[in-house]
Amino acid sequence: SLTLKHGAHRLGKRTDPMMERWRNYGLGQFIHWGLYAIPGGHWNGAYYGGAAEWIRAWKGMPNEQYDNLYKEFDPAEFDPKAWAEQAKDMGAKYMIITTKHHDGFCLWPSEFTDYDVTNTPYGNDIIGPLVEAYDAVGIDVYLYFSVMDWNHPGYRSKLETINDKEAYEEFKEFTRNQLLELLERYPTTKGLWFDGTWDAAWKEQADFADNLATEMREMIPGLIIGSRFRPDDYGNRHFDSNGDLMGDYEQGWERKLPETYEETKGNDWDCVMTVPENQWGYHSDWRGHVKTSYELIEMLVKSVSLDGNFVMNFGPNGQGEIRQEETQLAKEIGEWMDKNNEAIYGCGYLDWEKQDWGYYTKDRQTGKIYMIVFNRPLNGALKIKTPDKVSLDKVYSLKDSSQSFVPEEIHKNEFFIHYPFSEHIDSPIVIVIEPSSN
Ligand SMILES: C#C[C@@H]1N[C@@H](C)[C@@H](O)[C@H]1O
Repeated sequence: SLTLKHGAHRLGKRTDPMMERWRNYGLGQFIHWGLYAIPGGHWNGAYYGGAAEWIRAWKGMPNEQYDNLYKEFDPAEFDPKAWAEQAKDMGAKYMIITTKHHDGFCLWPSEFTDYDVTNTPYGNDIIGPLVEAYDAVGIDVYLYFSVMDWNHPGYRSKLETINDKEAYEEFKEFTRNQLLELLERYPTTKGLWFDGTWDAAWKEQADFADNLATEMREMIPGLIIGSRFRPDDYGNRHFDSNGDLMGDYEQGWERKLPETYEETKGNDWDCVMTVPENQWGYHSDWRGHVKTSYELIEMLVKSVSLDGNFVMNFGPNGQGEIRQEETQLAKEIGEWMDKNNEAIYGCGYLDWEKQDWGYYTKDRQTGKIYMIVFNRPLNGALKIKTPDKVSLDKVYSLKDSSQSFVPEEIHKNEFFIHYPFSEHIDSPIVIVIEPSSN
């Protein structure tokens, strides 16, 4: 393997308490909020179908008009406590908030730029009240930060001239200053979710990024940083040039999920997911398929079954309101989580053969196994294949532990659970297995 100065600094999973806590979250909430919520995918009467938070980049959207939107930012309905309550009721254990997206607008009062909330009609810090409100309900806060910054004069996508290099040095210092400022201002933050690190210029900054990561980890011991921050000596991100994960968990699953445990390479990972096909920031006119709570619950369960966390995105509007569709989804997901979160929190991958009816999760502490059933077989027989010498001692319904099942052994290590499905079941059911190895 290659000798790397700035490759992975640790092989395998982090085993400290902060990372254990992260690993056991199961469900998170992403919040994309910023100036892009004001146009909400439209400009001068024109509809823009691309991602709403990228509207500044779309053809026909004059940059200087976008860059003046800060003069209109005055979210009268912003209510961080209400957001936190809603997330709590949904069952989210952590929240990731966009402190600064690619447009460079800062939702906190930054000492290092005027392009921030203090210079808007609203005038106040957004991040601080959110951190406080979410901490108060016991939801951990993580800070999204885009390295790519379309507003900063020193930003470059690639370094070609001496001028580029000089300007980019200023940009690097600005980036470091802002990151240290965020950790200074919000010391209860548990980690950073980096984005906008794909440009060639940044891929040349292995040494700078490595040192900055070290500095941030010294500021907040146990800080959790994903794989999307650092490039290695050869400009590779997520996995270094030896194929080893850089950072504390893999951030490659954006709007997609792994199919198998092998695809996760045994790493920690998160899946961040939009409700429409591809809208993170607020778009007033969602078109195409909008995911149902059933679909989102299945993605959550699939993520946990493969040792990942599932982070559902919310895009509040320009007034600071959570839109009705997201409120309804949060309610429906919360109703399922209220009854079934035992199969999610603190659970992860079980190495039993996957079956068509759905997913297994396993509680990392108790060893209890959960069958989360999405596809009921017409004959009501749920197949289970166990490893050798594992028996199914106790099998019962999570919603009513007095409803127990006697597995029918159909082959060695192969069983049927005959479930009395009735026609009215419309949400995933959970069966608990307390195995014993004999
Ligand atoms: C592309 C891209 C960005 N990465 C997602 C997490 C959103 O922030 C989107 O704008």
